[in-house]
Amino acid sequence: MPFIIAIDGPAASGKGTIARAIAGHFGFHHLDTGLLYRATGAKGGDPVLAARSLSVEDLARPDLRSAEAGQAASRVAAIPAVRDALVEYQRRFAAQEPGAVLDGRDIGTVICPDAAVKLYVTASDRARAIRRAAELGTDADAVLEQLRDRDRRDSERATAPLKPAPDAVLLDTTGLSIHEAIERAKSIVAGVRG
Ligand SMILES: Nc1ncnc2c1ncn2[C@@H]1O[C@H](COP(=O)(O)OP(=O)(O)OP(=O)(O)O)[C@@H](O)[C@H]1O
Ligand SMILES: Nc1ccn([C@@H]2O[C@H](COP(=O)(O)O)[C@@H](O)[C@H]2O)c(=O)n1
Repeated sequence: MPFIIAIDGPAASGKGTIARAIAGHFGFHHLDTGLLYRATGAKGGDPVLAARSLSVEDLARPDLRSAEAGQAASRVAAIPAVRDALVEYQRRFAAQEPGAVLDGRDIGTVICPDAAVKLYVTASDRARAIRRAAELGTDADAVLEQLRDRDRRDSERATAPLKPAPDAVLLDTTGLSIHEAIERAKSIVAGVRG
């Protein structure tokens, strides 16, 4: 049976960084599920048709990490039929041996509710804005508003809102370096996997 690790949390909390490192350390597959929503939003046209017809090229677009792509992603992510169109792909990905790490917003609550380990990664709004601004080469105050706007939309939508699964372990990375955050996550996983 594959060992599934679900990592959820708000934008720029560090979940993708942790997910990649954990997957590399344990030899698991990794899926950044946010990319599916970013590619759907960026594709344009009918978002449901876009989600149903995502291609490898759509997922490799160079503009998917932009702030605009993040905002567009969170708008299409609120449409239930878009989410439905992406469920099967994510579950099939998670079923790969020897295991998989998926990061997103609803992995522990909807996509993989039986995951062996669930992490909910957070950080203060300001810490997240500073990190994302450094990544994009922009101003932290402008990024802060965008992050809050996106988190609000993600948390308040009716379908699969951003929230910790009841059995998720909370990991606040505010005062942690990348290395420290990864080490904490590794030790949580190792505590379950042995
Ligand atoms: N503990 C940390 N300390 C400082 N910087 C960090 C930390 N964790 C991650 N970062 C940096 O913050 C930025 C956001 O991290 P990451 O992409 O992992 O977040 P995310 O939660 O996956 O974001 P998103 O949901 O928007 O994809 C990256 O530039 C990353 O290198
Ligand atoms: N499981 C998920 C993953 C992402 N989303 C939506 O996509 C937006 C972009 O995600 P990033 O992780 O790349 O920042 C995000 O704001 C969500 O609206 C989702 O709904 N479910």
